[in-house]
Amino acid sequence: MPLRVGFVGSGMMAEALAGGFDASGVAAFSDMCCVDRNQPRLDLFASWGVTPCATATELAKKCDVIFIAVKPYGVAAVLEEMRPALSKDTLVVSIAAGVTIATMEAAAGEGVPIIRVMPNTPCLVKCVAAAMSAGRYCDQTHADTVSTLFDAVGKIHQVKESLLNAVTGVSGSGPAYVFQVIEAMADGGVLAGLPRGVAQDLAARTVMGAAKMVIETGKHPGALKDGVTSPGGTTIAAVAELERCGVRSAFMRAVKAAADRGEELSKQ
Ligand SMILES: NC(=O)C1=CN([C@@H]2O[C@H](COP(=O)(O)OP(=O)(O)OC[C@H]3O[C@@H](n4cnc5c(N)ncnc54)[C@H](O)[C@@H]3O)[C@@H](O)[C@H]2O)C=CC1
Ligand SMILES: O=C(O)[C@@H]1CCC=N1
Repeated sequence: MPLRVGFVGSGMMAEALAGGFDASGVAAFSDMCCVDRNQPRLDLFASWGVTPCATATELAKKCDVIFIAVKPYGVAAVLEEMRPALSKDTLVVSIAAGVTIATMEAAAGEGVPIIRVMPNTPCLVKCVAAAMSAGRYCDQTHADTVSTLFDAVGKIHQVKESLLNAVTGVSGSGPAYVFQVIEAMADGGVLAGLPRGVAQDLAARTVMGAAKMVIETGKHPGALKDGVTSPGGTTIAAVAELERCGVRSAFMRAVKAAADRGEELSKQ
């Protein structure tokens, strides 16, 4: 029996999840349902073969796993609306930044298994970096279901719920920082005379290749950096400039700012 996956909220992150799951074969568009307030989003999902539902309650009745993919401030209201259709047999997976499992369990009702996941948009290209934490009504089967979905499109870590805002700071929001880096490196290439398309492709492939080296060699990023840095060469000239601009401090502060914002959302 194929896994029936539903999306309440069919925005950017739901698109990345649905697209990645279908491309990996772990769940097919034809076994997915979606709900959204915005008709063009439903039309887009329907064009891939995802079944649109009129209400979240209707979707809950049709699906084994229900992703809550609305903005954080809308999560509790959606769960309250769906409450009559939720039970111990409906696995709810929230991807909302900051919204605690306790808040969601209170809205969904007693006994409803809820898992909080922080994914990221590279799920679309089967390269997700995610983390999860399970609620009190979950058993190993629920955790395994979510792990199976996400490990098919990248990697999911299990963490304490209190660490999920830190995860948001590193990987949930992280693609935006890296897109900025790629854009800036491409701009630098254009400044040095390269055509835009060549500069952008080189920058993006450099980020991808460096990331693969960290993951596949298991070496410390500092050691890999040393391997590029010839004495008196070009790289150390660039690295010294990045240090002068405080690049490492800027990234650490950026990650902490996103994590702090997640904490603020948890208190709202
Ligand atoms: N965009 C990202 O990179 C990531 C987003 N998230 C989380 O995913 C969630 C969704 O974010 P995005 O996809 O970026 O937002 P989005 O704005 O693209 O999508 C949200 C969708 O929900 C719909 N919606 C709002 N209220 C609704 C309701 N009551 N019933 C049905 N549909 C409703 C909206 O029309 C919209 O299409 C957020 O909670 C965010 O924290 C988590 C990780 C990464
Ligand atoms: O910006 C946000 O709030 C969401 C959560 C992580 C990525 N995007």
